Amino acid sequence: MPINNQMQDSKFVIDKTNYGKTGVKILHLVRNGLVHTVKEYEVTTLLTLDTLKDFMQADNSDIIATDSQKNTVYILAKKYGIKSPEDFGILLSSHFITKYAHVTKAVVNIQEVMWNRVSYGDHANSKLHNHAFIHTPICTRITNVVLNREDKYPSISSGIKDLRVLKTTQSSFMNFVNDEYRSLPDADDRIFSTIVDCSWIYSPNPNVDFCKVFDSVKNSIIFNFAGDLEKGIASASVQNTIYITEKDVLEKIKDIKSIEMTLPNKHYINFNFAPFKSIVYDDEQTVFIPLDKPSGVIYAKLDRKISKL
Ligand SMILES: O=c1[nH]c(=O)c2[nH]c(=O)[nH]c2[nH]1
Repeated sequence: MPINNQMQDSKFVIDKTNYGKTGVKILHLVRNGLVHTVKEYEVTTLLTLDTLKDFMQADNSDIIATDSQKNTVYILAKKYGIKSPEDFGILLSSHFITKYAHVTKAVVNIQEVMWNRVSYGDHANSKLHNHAFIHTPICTRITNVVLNREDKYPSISSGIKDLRVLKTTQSSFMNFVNDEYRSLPDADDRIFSTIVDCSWIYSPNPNVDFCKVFDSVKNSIIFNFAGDLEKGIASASVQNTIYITEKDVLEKIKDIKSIEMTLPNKHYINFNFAPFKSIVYDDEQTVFIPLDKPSGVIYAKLDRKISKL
């Protein structure tokens, strides 16, 4: 809906506006005795105001400068600390709505820089470092918090991206359309590799443990891809793996109302040793060419059915 019609031009209509600061990088350190904890985020704040006088009449009197929005990120982190990207997004968006009566909408977008504690020793006996971290992220954590003035709760969506996985068996793709355009043979055992991009929308609930949900979704994605440590889990297609994963997440996590995933199918092509028969014996496929482009790309969004009762 266009905002504030009386101010609009007769020929054109401003449909939407927002403005803010992007790329606000912050590291927050908690010293709990000798054990330190860090949270590093890159934050974007975006505000929408109740008039268009800033855009249309060059009247800046209502503008909360993007520089002040940037300062707010640091000031609120200092005053209240940082628990999770979602909690910090809620804190910032409610601050903008409650402090400024003319802000109608506040959006906060956060991407986390994933620091892991340095550890020594083998897997079972590893010891965690008190204050040194290593940047070995397996994925990127993101969130988007939107608070409209008239809403009781913010709309929160969160996600995992850049989670790159590969398995060497327990993946097939068979019985697809067989016509004059097809050249791909049925594969009953292939390499499956993808870079998971997943996001989910929370049901309104002020008491969500966002870090627990994030870990749980991440584990579900990894388990439905990889399966049991020894036996694995069969994938009949990327499509089916997406559906099974999304269903598992909605079954396990009541606070999520819908989830979507985009999985590129990163192809690994068998190297053709046929021309080298005289020097290479190839009865088992062990050498592949990782294909950068093109890749398949498969998407599905799963919602809860709204009960009609
Ligand atoms: O899991 C798959 N789904 C497809 O739709 C598809 N298409 C293709 O060429 N390979 C695959 N694999």
